[in-house]
Amino acid sequence: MQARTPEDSKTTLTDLVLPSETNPLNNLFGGELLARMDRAASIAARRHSRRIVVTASVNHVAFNKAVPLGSVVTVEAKVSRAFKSSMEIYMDVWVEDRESGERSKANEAIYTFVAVDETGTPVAIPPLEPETELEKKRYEAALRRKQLSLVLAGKMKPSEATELKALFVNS
Ligand SMILES: CC(=O)SCCNC(=O)CCNC(=O)[C@H](O)C(C)(C)COP(=O)(O)OP(=O)(O)OC[C@H]1O[C@@H](n2cnc3c(N)ncnc32)[C@H](O)[C@@H]1OP(=O)(O)O
Repeated sequence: MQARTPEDSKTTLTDLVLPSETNPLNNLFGGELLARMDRAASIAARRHSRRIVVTASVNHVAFNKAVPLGSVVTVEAKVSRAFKSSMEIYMDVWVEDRESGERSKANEAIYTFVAVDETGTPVAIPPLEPETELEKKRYEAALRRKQLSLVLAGKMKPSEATELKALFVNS
């Protein structure tokens, strides 16, 4: 299968924060942002694999900065590493200042998607070739994050998580 780059899967979703999507402090409701990120990640995973994709895991999300009502929010998603049937999707979330138009980073998130056939069985996907320094850094760390996710899900024994162990032994 021919390799694809993170840029091939790049997906950008820009939308407003409406009153129905806010919490009592008039900031974007966390679940709404999770849903927007799930949609962006799902499109990125589909662009990479060109298959049906399902969310397997939300690996990391941190709400570092509140996003006020009326903000313009952009979610940028790219596949950061492809394994056999699973893909890590790395997302950067930006908020645009109304007056200056400048974008500031509000959040980062990492989701795992799996490509499946019509019966829901995992299928092989093309490899990923990172190009930029940031893409290479995210690619390198993705195996460690996959192992952590599998250990937390009870799908891998900690003793088999070689990359995770190396992190502690070598630091
Ligand atoms: C409640 C909701 O709304 S869920 C949201 C929508 N998502 C869904 O409906 C998905 C439901 N889940 C599923 O269909 C299945 O669990 C699947 C397809 C995700 C995985 O199926 P499994 O039978 O576990 O398949 P299998 O063990 O072969 O794993 C497939 C791949 O997923 C990876 N994987 C499975 N679980 C995880 C996890 N928690 N974290 C990271 N990777 C995972 C495996 O490592 C494997 O990767 P690889 O092929 O690249 O090496």
